[in-house]
Amino acid sequence: MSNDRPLPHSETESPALRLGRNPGLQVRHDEVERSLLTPMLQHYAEIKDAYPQALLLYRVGDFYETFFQDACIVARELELVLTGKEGGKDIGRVAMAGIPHHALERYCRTLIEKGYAIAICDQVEDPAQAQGLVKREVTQVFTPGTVLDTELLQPRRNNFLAAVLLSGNHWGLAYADVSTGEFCTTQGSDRAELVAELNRLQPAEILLPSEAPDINRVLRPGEAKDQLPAELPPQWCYTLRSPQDFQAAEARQRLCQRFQVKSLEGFGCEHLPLAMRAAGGLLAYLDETHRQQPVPLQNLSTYSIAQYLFLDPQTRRNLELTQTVRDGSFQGSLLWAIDRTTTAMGGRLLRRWLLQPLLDIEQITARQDAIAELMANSSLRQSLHRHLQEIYDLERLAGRAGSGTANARDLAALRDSFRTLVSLATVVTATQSPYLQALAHLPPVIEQLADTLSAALVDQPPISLTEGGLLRPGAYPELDQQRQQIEQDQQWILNLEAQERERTGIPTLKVGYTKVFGYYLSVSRAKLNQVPDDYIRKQTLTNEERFITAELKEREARLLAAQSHLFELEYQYFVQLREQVAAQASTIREIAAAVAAVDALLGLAEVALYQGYCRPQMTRDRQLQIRGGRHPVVEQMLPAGFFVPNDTELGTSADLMVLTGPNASGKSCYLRQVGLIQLLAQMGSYVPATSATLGVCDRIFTRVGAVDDLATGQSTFMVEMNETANILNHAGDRSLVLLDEIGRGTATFDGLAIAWSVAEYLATTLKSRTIFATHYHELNQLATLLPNVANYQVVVKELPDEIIFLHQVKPGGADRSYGIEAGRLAGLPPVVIQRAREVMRQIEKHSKIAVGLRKSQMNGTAKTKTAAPEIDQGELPL
Ligand SMILES: Nc1ncnc2c1ncn2[C@@H]1O[C@H](COP(=O)(O)OP(=O)(O)OP(=O)(O)O)[C@@H](O)[C@H]1O
Repeated sequence: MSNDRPLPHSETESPALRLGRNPGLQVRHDEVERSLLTPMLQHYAEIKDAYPQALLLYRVGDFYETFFQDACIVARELELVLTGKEGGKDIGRVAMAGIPHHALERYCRTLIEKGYAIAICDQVEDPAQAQGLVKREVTQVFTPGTVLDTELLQPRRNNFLAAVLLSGNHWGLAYADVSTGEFCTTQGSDRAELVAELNRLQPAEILLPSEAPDINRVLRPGEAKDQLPAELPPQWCYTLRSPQDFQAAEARQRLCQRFQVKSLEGFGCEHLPLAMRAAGGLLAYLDETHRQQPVPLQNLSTYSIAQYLFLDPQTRRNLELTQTVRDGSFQGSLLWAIDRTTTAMGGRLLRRWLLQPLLDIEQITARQDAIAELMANSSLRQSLHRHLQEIYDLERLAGRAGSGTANARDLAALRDSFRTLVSLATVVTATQSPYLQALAHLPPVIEQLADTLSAALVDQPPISLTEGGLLRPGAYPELDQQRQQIEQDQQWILNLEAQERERTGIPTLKVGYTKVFGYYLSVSRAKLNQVPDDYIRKQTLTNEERFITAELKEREARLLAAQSHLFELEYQYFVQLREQVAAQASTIREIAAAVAAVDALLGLAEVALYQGYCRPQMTRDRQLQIRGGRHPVVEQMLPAGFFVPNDTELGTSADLMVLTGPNASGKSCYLRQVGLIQLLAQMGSYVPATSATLGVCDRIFTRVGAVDDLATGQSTFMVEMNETANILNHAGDRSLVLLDEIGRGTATFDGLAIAWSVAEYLATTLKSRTIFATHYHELNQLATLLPNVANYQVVVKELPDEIIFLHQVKPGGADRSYGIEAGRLAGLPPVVIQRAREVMRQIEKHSKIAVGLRKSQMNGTAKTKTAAPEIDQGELPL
C-alpha cells in the first residue's frame, strides 16, 4: 500500500506559512510561523532544528510520531498511513505518521538500511506526574554507520563507518565498527584501489569532508551524486563533514588525546598524513554522535592494502564471494558454501578472511596447520563445537559494556561465556597450533570476572534495569537488609487479611492491590454493615467496596519507598559491575578475536572433511597446478558425484590457456573454479581438489559476463572494455587473470581482433597466468604462434540428435560452439533454427575469415607474433 498521497490542499495551505511555496507541497517544519503552532509541535520543530539531518521520532503516548516533512518520508518508506494533525491556530493540519513504540526497532532497522539517520526523542518524565507538556529529550541518534544496538545490527556482518579523504589521486581511508571497536586506517595513491577497498568493507556510511553548505547532511544511496567525487560509487550512504575535522593538526591531536599517547608512531600512521587525517575525521564524528559516552574503540591499527591479495570490485562480484550475481542472494555464494561457523564473531571473521586473502605463505601455512590439526582430531572438534555454542558475541557485548548500554542480560551472557571459556581452555591445552593455544592461556581477569558476575547476578535477569530483580540475594549486605525490611512489610500485609477477617467477622474480606490505588481491603456489598469505623472508603465497584486504613497506608508508603530505594541501589551496584566489565573491554576483545579465529578454522576444517578438500601446497613461484579441481559452490548445488572434476596447469609451460567449447559446456564454471581455488588457498583454507600446488598471486582479475551499467550510463561493450583496460593496466606476472568471452559485445570481427590482441598482450607482455574462455575458435591459432599459450576445450559427446555435456576439460581446441543446438534446446521456433542452419552454411562457405583460417591452418605452425589470421569482413552472399 502506498501512502505517499499528499494531504488535501486545504489541509496544508495556510496563511500562516512564512515562506511562499508551491501549492500542494507538504509544509515543512521550517516554513510555518512557530508562534502559531501548538506547544508540542513548537517543541518538535525546535528539536528538529537541532537535528536537521535526522528523521525525528517523537514519543507521544504509545507512539513515536513524526510530523511535517519527516512524516511524509516515514509514511513513504515504511508504508504507513500518512495522517494529519491540527497544527495550531491558523495553521491547519500538518502531516503526521507514527509507529507503535514496541515496533521501534524493526522500523528503525528499515530506515537505517535505507540510509536515514534517526533521532529518538523520548519522554524523560512520567506523563502522570508532568505539569503541562511532558518533558522530552533526544536520547539516541542513530546513523547508518554508528548504531550500537544489537537489534539494529546484523550478527554476522560488520557495520562499518568509513571516512575518506582525497588529495589528487592520493587518498586516505579510515574505518571503524563501533559495535566491535575495530578501528583501522590506511592510505594509497590509486583511486581505483580506494574503491576496491570500500567495496570490500561495504561501509554503512562514509564520511566525506566537503565545502558544501549543508554539512552533516546524509546523502542516501544514489542521492545527490553530483556532490560526490566522480570515482566514489553513489550506491553508498555518505555524510558530508566539515573539512576542519580532517585537518592534520586537529586530527592528530584528537587521536593522541583519545588514545592517551604523545605520538602516533606506535599506531604506524605518524608519517602517513592522509591515513591519520581520515582517522581523526572519523573520530570527530563519533565524538559528536556519542556525546554522552565515548564509543570504546580498540587501538588504531594502520595497514597497507599491499599486504593482501588484491581483488577489484568486479572480481569480487564475478566470483560471487558473498552474494550471487544473478539476484544478490547469499545462498549460492562462496561464503554460503564454506561458512560452518558457530558464533557470530566467527562468521564475521570468516567473511573478512574471504574478502582479504593473504600473500604471506607463513600466515597461510599457520591457518592450514590449525585446520590440519582440527581435521585429525574429531573429539577436539566436537568439544570445541559444543563450547562455541555457549559463547555469545563477546566483541559486541564488550562494546555495549564499554559504552554503558549493556543491560543485565548482556552481563549474564558475558558471565556464561566467560565460564565456558574457562572450561574451553582445558580442552585446548594439549594442542599445537598457535591459533588453538591462544585459548589455552586465558588472562586471569576473565576467570575473576566470571566469578564476580556469577556471585552478583541472578541466573536469568530481567531486561529492565530499574525494577529490581537483577542481583543475587546474599551478594550485597546492604541490599539484603533492604529486602528484609520489605519482606517484613509484605508479610504484615499478607497477615492483614486473616487478621481483619477475624476482627470484622467478614470471611470474604480480601486484601488486594492495583497500580493506581495501591493496597486496599475489599468488602462485598452484603457485608458493608460490618465494616469497622476506622476503615476509610477508597473506591466503589458494582459488587464491592474498597477501603484502606491509616496503618495500611503507612505500611504501604514505607514498602513502596523501600522498594524504590532497593531498585535504585540495585541499579547502582549493577552499574558498578558493568564498569568493572567495561574496564576489561580490550582484554575481552582480544579473547573474542581468538575465539572467532578458532571458530572460523573449525568451520573450514569441517568443510574440508565433509567436502573432501585437500591441503594446497603454497609456493613462491608461478606454478598453478590443480588435480581434480571442483567448483566449491556448484558441486554443493548438484547431487553428490555429479560434478566432474578437472585439472589445471598454468605458469610452468603455458601461461595462457585458450578455453573453447560449446555453449553451456562448463567454461565459465571452470574459469571461476580456478579463481575460487586460488582464493580459498590464499585465505588459508583447504581447497576442492585432490591435490594442488599454487604459487601465491598478488591479484586475481576476472572479466565475466556482460552487464549494462545503466547507473553510470555505460553500454555493455564499454563496461567490458573498461574492465579489460583495467586488467591490462594492472595485471603482472604474479596475477591470475580469468577472461570469459572478451569482445563479444561488438561486431564479430572487431570483437575477434580485440580478443586476439588482448590475449597476445597477456601472454607476451604481461605473462599473467590467464584462462581465456572464448567462442572465437580462431584464437586457437595463438598456441601455434606463441610458446606459452595452450589450447584446452570442454568436450561434449555428439549424438545424431543431441549433444551430451561431459564437462571435461581436455587439451586441444574446439571447432564448433553448437550455439544453434543451444538455441534449439532453449526453445527457439523450429523455423528460426532451420533458417539459422542455412545462414551458418553460407557463412562457412563464403566468409573470407573462414577461408583465411582454413588457409593458415594448412600452412603449418610458424611461432611468430605477426601471423594473425587474415581477418577481413567479406560480403555474405545470403
Ligand atoms: N564440471 C562440471 N560438472 C558438472 N556440471 C557442470 C560442470 N561445469 C559446468 N557444469 C554445469 O553446466 C552448466 C553450464 O556451465 P557454464 O555456464 O560454465 O557453461 P559455459 O560453457 O560457460 O556456457 P556459455 O558458453 O554458454 O556461457 C552449469 O550451470 C553447471 O551446472
